Amino acid sequence: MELHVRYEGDDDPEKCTARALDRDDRVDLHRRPGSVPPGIVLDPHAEQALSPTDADWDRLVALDCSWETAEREAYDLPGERRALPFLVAANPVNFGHPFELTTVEALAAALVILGQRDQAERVLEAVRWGETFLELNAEPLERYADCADSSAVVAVQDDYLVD
Ligand SMILES: C[S@@+](CC[C@H](N)C(=O)[O-])C[C@H]1O[C@@H](n2cnc3c(N)ncnc32)[C@H](O)[C@@H]1O
Repeated sequence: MELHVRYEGDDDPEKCTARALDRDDRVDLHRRPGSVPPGIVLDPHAEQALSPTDADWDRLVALDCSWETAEREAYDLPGERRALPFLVAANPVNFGHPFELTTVEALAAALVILGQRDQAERVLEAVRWGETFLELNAEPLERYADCADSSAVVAVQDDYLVD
């Protein structure tokens, strides 16, 4: 799977996981929106949840920006927008928080759901807490990767959401 990141450059460069991925040559980093090719755009505002049926695409796109600027319009990139279902962050800044993942966590989660577990593990090697992300989310990731479609992913997600 090709991995692309639209890089806004408005977040702390010391903690930026997209830069860590770029340093290790694990993604194509795009500093201009016009150069991002069409793919599955990982967008937390998207109506539809990512599911294994999206595996027809051969390209994933994340937007690396600060959460303060991660508004709906910022994800206006070519391709199909998909939200990731309930998963928790393992990065030291947001450890244990649901839904707001770093770029490396989001790409790795998407790869597992799309059946590309080996590539997910390689991507997570870019950060020292990468293995922890897969351990923390082992059960939901396995269940999402087994789903027939997006509605099934949302039904599984409901098991993890408490009122
Ligand atoms: C807002 S940026 C924050 C990046 C952070 N500065 C870093 O160093 O990784 C994280 C990106 O990962 C993807 N992402 C994170 N959580 C997501 C979710 N729940 N659904 C879809 N995409 C998500 C999106 O592309 C989002 O823009």
